[in-house]
Parts: sequence; C-alpha cells; structure tokens
Amino acid sequence: MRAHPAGPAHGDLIHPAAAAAPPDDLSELHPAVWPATAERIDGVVHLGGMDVRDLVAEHGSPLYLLDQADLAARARTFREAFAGADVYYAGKAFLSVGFARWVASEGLGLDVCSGGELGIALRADFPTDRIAMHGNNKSDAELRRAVAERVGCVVLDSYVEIVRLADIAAAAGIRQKVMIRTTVGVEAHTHEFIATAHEDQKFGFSLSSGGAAEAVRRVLALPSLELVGLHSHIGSQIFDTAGFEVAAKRVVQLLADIRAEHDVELTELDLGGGLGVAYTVDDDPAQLHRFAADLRTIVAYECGRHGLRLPRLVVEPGRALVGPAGITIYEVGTVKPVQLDAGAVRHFVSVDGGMSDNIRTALYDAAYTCVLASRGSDAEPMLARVVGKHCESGDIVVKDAWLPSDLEPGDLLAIAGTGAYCRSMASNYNQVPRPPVVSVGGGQSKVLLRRETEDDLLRLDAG
Ligand SMILES: Cc1ncc(COP(=O)(O)O)c(C=O)c1O
Ligand SMILES: N[C@@H](CCCC[NH3+])C(=O)O
Repeated sequence: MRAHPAGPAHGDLIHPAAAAAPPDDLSELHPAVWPATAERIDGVVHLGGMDVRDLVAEHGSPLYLLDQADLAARARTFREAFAGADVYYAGKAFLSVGFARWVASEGLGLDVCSGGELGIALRADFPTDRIAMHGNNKSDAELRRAVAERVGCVVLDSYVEIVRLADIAAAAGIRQKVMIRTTVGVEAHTHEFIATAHEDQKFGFSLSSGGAAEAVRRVLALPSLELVGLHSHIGSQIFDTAGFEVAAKRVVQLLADIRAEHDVELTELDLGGGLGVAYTVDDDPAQLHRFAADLRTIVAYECGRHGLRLPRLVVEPGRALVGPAGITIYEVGTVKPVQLDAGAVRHFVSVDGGMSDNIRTALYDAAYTCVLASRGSDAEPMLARVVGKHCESGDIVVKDAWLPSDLEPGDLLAIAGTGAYCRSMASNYNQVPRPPVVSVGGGQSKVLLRRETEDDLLRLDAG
C-alpha cells in the first residue's frame, strides 16, 4: 500500500459521513450501477472493449462515454417490455444527430420539447410522424415548425396554446394530432424539482379542478385539432411505481368522462417517462418488465371497469434508456486534505470538469458512484469529496466517495450513470468547453459530439 501523497492517512479520518462503512472492494464495478461492458483488465477500467486511458489519450478529459451494447440492450428491453405500445425516447436526457439516428433505427419514437431538440431530430431525418412535441411554453415559431414538419403529435399544455396551435394548423391547412397533458395530482416520491404531477407546478391541466376536462371541450370544438389522447408525466427518477398506477387510474377515469360527455373514445394514453435508475448500489429501481406489466394490468383493469376500448399505451423514457449506459471520465488535478473543525479531515479531490458537465449534484443533491479507473490499487479507502474546477463551493461531482488513499494527480476517475441529463444540461460556466460524447463498442470509439474549443466559445462573441 502506498502512503497518501498529500496528507493524513486514512486512520486519521473521522468524518461525519464516515459512519457508513466503505465498500469491501473499492475497485468493484457493480453491474447494478455500471454499464454492461464495464470491466477491469489488469486493474484498468475498460468500456466497450476499450481501455479508458487510451480513450482519454485520443479524446481528452473530461470525457463522456456511452456503452453501445448497454444502450442496445436497454432499447431492446423497452421494446420487449412494452410490446404493442409505443416507446418514445425523451430527447432531453441526451440528444445528438447520431444518437437520434440510432433511436430511429431502434424503432423508437422521439419526444422533443424545444425547437432545438426538434431541429436535431430533423437533421437526423427522424421520421416526423414518430415525434411528439412537448413543452409548457412552445413559441409560435416552434409550433409552426412542428406543424409544417408534420410531427406526429403535439402535447398541449395551456389554454393559450390550444388557440395558438389551432390557428397555426388552420393557417397551414393541416389537422394536427394533439394530446392533452394532464396533472393527475400525484405526489411522486422524488426530488421536488423533478416532480411534475402535484397541483402546484407549471405543467399540464389539472384533473381535479376540471381544467383538463375544459381543455378537452375546447380542443374538440376546434376543427384544426384532432384529439388523439391524454398524457401524464408524474416526474423523474421515480422508484415507487405506485404513483404511475394512480396516474393511470385517474387518466382512464377522464377517458371515461370524455366518452360520457362527448361520446368520443380517445385512442392513446401516454403515461410519460420517469422511471428511476440506480446511481449507487443503495438505489433500488423498479424492474422494467415488471413495471410494464403492472402498468398494462392497471390500464386494462381500469378500462375494463369503464367498458372502454384499450387505448394504445405510450411511454417516454429518457433517463432509464440512456442514463446507466453513460459514464464520465475525469483526470484528478489535486488532492487536498482539509482539516475540519471537529478534527476530521475531508479529502477534496479536484477534477478537470465539474458542475458545467454535471449539474445534477448541485441541483438535486444527486448521489453518484465513483472509482479510480486508470489503475488498480490496494490502498486503504479514503472518504473523499470529488469536486470540479469551477468558482463555486457547491461545485461538487460526488459528495461522498470512497477512493483509494493513494490517489494522486494524473489518475483517472470514472463516474457511473452520467448518460442522462449531464451533457444535455451542461453549460460553459467559467468558459469551460463542454466535453465530447463518445460511444464505444467492440473495441472501437465513435465521436457523437466533439469537444468544444476556445474558438467555439468565442464564436458568438461580437468582439
Ligand atoms: C413529458 C416528459 N416526458 C418524459 C420525460 C423523461 O423523463 P425521464 O428521463 O425521467 O424518463 C420527461 C422528463 O421528466 C418529461 O417531462
Ligand atoms: N433533469 C432532471 C430530470 C428532469 C427531467 C425532465 N422533465 C434530472 O437530471 O434528473
């Protein structure tokens, strides 16, 4: 065992969070958290048959990697679990032209929620009839483009938008398929910033106050809109599937109410995304086949109860499709032991990225799993905080990580579960260029998004 290069040994560590015991094996790549092809060869992490040191030598650090085999397996599992239903990948989780092409080739649809996401889909020649357009404040221009490009469905989110879209569709001489986004009044058990079905938030039309029923009335009165179904999305990173079941029950009730009031049976029911994934071994997400079976059962039961024909089910996974397939590689720049008041020591491990490539820890207090990736080590565990290079003390990548105490500058770290909502929420804070996204498989790598350069940063600067 090597001594820690820069400070007290592990024995000196009395850290508040040290109450939790370190894992038995610091080098373990637990399959619940790491992508399918992640493995150690001679101590070094490999993904898609490639040594992470070689990948960094070629593409630089920090580096987002996507495991092609893991992604393909996830797409297959979704298709199988939801056979007979439509799976629309939520592009907000991660999107690039190449990725959109892959989504199309897997037979999935695409959920976009901005003109930018739609633009990427169009650049990828994504079949527009398999695109659903979301958003609580779509602009006229976004709606016009969606209609002109014949997107399969626009999900309506406000009374203002109903009129706006109806006018745009009428002017284009098109009858636009739409769904109505409902707010089902479920308290999804997730971080409050990513829960979307309680009453006091901005999305959708409330079921309980009659807002959704009124939206249905207004849409049905407009000949340029064709109401095909109802939509519900209760939130994101949800483990407890009971919320989805309550949501399904409540929207099916509205389907029944619509038939009673208008003699119309809507044919689609979109239950959104939101399925959680494991970021650490303590996370226990629902198993996909089980989740799908439960949803189908509840929808079938509720429709049966109301004597409704079974609507076509739609789901919109983002995180559960791409999140666990991605990892981020960082290079360690400094290791700084900081003496805390209580005589405890916290080891701040600074890496070459941070909140600009992963805002989730700062925004949601998200937990991540982190390992030393560029070599094996049998050094004692040290409780570390992996931090970025930004001018914010909240610039934390992993709040509490057990890492070998011989960690030193130049080592590479790998963070699991960064495929979703990391690159897509990345910023240029402190004028840090965003890292590339590289997909790996069969011993080969392919750049999906290249690294930004200083020229990219200056491109918009009017000087
Ligand atoms: C309408 C809608 N659909 C799908 C998703 C994807 O969610 P997730 O990535 O949690 O599956 C979101 C994001 O929460 C959303 O707002
Ligand atoms: N961006 C969030 C999820 C929000 C999903 C979009 N409605 C996350 O990283 O967890």
